[in-house]
Amino acid sequence: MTIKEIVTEVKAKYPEINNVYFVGCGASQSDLYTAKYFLVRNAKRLRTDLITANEFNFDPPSDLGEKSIVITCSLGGTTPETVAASKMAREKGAPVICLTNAPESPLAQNADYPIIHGFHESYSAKMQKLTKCLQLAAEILEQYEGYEDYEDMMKGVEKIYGVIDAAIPYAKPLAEKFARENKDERVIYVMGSGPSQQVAYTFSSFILMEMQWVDSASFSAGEFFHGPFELVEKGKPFMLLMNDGNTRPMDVRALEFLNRFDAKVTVVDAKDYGLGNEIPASVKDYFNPILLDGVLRVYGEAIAEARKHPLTQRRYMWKLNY
Ligand SMILES: N[C@@H]1[C@@H](O)[C@H](O)[C@@H](COP(=O)(O)O)O[C@@H]1O
Repeated sequence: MTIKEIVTEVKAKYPEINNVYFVGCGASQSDLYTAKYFLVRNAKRLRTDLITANEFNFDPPSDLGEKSIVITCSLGGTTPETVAASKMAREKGAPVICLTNAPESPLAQNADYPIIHGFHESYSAKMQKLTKCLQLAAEILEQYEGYEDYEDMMKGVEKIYGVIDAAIPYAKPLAEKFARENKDERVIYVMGSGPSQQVAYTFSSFILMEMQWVDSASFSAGEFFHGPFELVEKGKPFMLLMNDGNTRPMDVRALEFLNRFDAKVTVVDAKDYGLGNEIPASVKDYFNPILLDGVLRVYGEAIAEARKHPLTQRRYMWKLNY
């Protein structure tokens, strides 16, 4: 079924939806943020939240039920917390739509409507998870409330994969420079704003901490000025994600401060990759995190190569019982 067909069927069966819950773990939780951000900014009536799966399981929202749509996400479709969340949501009567790369997985089997996304084929395929989730959120908004930029959003969904694939060759030398300059750093801070804030979290938590065992923290470029900026000093490594959209002034303010004290700054800027030339202005904001996350895959690969620490190396994850 297409995303449109799925939402049409959900609407026919559940005409009165009040809330949309996004649920996952790790990168698959983080990847849902763009869609949640979109709904918070655009929905007039639908309420929404993004919840890590076990928090959803142990402390579910009191209004979870037949008036909720639950969207779960797991790349491999086996993460036990996320599978349990899907089961619990269905037991409470909510329609469950899942996003996964694995059609036969326990997650797909425990959802009413599986949406299968690509991953391994290309850099842009890795961003199908985020993109399809954003498309799903826009479809839900359109069908339940009406969404005036719906056509623009669908154009953006069509165009974003080409923007990402075109960006990769330009990102490679910049990523190699970042890797050369940061391979021996013991800590790297990452920040972003607006819809891209969670991309900073993804790079910090999963690429640096999980896959490289490098100490890191991530924060919003707005919150930076309310605590973390006290750490800034000459040579301290920061990565700043810059949006081509509404919250860019927040990114510019952070950059000016970092430069004022000669921090070691790596900027990854959506404006460098021509987002605005391809994606309609009315929806461009929401495609920043998709582009930046795609480009940051190259940065992850480059630092792994420079540090001789493969992205697949783990000490505990999937090896121990925890
Ligand atoms: N680093 C991985 C993430 O990349 C992954 O997203 C998550 C859940 O895995 P899955 O997406 O298969 O549910 O596990 C870990 O946190």
